Amino acid sequence: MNKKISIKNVITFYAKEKMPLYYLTVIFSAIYGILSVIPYYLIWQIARELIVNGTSADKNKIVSYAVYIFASQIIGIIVSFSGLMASHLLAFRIEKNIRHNAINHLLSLPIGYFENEDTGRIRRMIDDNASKTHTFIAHMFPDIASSTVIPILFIIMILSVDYRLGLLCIAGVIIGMANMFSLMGPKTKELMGEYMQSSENLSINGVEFIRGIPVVKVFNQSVESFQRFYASIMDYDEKAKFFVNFCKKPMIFYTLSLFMPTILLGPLTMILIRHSSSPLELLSKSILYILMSMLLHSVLMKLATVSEAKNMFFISIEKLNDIFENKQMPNMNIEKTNQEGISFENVSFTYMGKETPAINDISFNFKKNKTYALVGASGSGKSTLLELIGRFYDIDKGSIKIDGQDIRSIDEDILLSKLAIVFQESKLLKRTLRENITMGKNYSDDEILNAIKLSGCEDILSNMKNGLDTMIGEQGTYVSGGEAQRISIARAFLRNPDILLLDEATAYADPENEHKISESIEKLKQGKTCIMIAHRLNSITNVDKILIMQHGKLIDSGNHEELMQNSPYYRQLYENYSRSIKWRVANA
Ligand SMILES: Nc1ncnc2c1ncn2[C@@H]1O[C@H](COP(=O)(O)OP(=O)(O)OP(=O)(O)O)[C@@H](O)[C@H]1O
Repeated sequence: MNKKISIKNVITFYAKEKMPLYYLTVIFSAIYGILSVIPYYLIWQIARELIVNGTSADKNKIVSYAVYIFASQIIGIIVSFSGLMASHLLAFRIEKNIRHNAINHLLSLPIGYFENEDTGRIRRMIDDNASKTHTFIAHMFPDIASSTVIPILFIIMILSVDYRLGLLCIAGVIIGMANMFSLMGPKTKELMGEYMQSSENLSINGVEFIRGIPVVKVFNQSVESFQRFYASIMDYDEKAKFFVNFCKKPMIFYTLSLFMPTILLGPLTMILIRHSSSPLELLSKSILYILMSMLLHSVLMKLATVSEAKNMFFISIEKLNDIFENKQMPNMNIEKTNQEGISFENVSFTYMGKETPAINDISFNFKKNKTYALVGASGSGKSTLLELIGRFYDIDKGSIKIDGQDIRSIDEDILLSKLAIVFQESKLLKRTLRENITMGKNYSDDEILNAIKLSGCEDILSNMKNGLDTMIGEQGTYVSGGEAQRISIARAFLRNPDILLLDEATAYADPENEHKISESIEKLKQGKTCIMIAHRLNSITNVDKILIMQHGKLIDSGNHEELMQNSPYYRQLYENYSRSIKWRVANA
């Protein structure tokens, strides 16, 4: 949504098909506004009849006024209900579409976006702002129309009945409105934005703190030790106080100016009665003005609340717009070449906000159905290289091709179906074992059980109370890091892709799991192009080629024997690794 934010633009963007509900809400609310002024006029007419004519007052007239009052109230209730019904239907559709559009947009973003973003924050941002938008459209938006109509009618009425009493009431309105406008400026919006942000931070850091309570307890620390949470409490305290102080004076003057006409109407009537030719008529008018100024007071108070809610609504929409500003990666039309395997041609990539490239001018051809190992110090770019093959990020220079086709010209679903990635930390969903293996795709039980067998997950399955349909993470169904990795290997067996990307596949595994993982990976690799990151150098001595990375560059490649002979860096790495193994065995 790149147009200026207004209620109408928001509705056009999120629920264009429900635009008639927007107009219905405005019409019903405006009619309700008119209907809510009518009884005051009729009460004045009754009071006038009684005060001016005393005992000879026309009883029929009074009864018919009372009937009109009753009728206007009943119609008012029906109209108000209809307006609220329209606004609620509109609000529900907008809320649904906000969530729907946001999720669809998130799904179209590069995977790398989720590595750099706090997913809890994104979820909260969508949830909070969608429900704030709902609350505003459903409950506050109808009040805007009604509380705009009432002051207009009121001004017309007070100036036409008695301009002297009318001017006093208008003076109160003008002073009140001037104070309210001072609260509607950009400064208020800025402060409210800061206040809302600090409230959001407090909530996010609160969740983080609760998650970290075991650590806080184990180390016998206080809330203050959780610096971020503590800082966010203090920041919230400061922002809330500042915002309240900023609004304090205008709000006090606003409230006083609204009460002022009601208080001063009595004395002014007394003064005017002395010089009036029809004092009883003036007295009845004074009653009308007292009633009207009380009504206006509540309407203007509502308008102040609505304008604050409108500011919050605009801030919520701006925050939602931030999500939509993250661009999906374009699909390019790049011609295919006659190449096989995965080829890197002068590939460079720098993470956003970083100065040094994570991948620096790498050219290499990973041949089809061969196994490669990436070796290098921490931070040398191994994981990034794997992620670039899955197009988690778009490269800055060069090209990456799979079987001659640039990955930027391959549809995302097709690209991901060619790959299986086993991450360092294999994340499982709080779903059944079956869903964690199939990941929403349709496979028969036989196919799933075969994948479980090939990945050595039979023991995991046999420990599950409800077999494949056991919920992971519930009722004591705990899955260890190594088991989670084995389940993610079962996923890979089931999908049987052409390319296997393994990132530290055994990093979290105990010796038993490690053995099982190594065995199943050996099977899984067959007939696939496999690129793996391994710190355990003894497990890669038989791979087809080892690539040595340093500071994002590919500095050497060859098989184990070649590198032992020709690469002092690799020889050193290998010797250090062998020594560390011996040291570990000796100390075991
Ligand atoms: N999401 C990210 N945002 C910004 N910089 C990143 C991100 N991921 C990695 N980097 C940086 O890119 C460089 C390469 O990191 P990468 O994780 O690819 O190295 P690695 O060789 O896989 O390291 P390790 O063996 O520790 O996993 C490092 O300087 C790292 O700080």
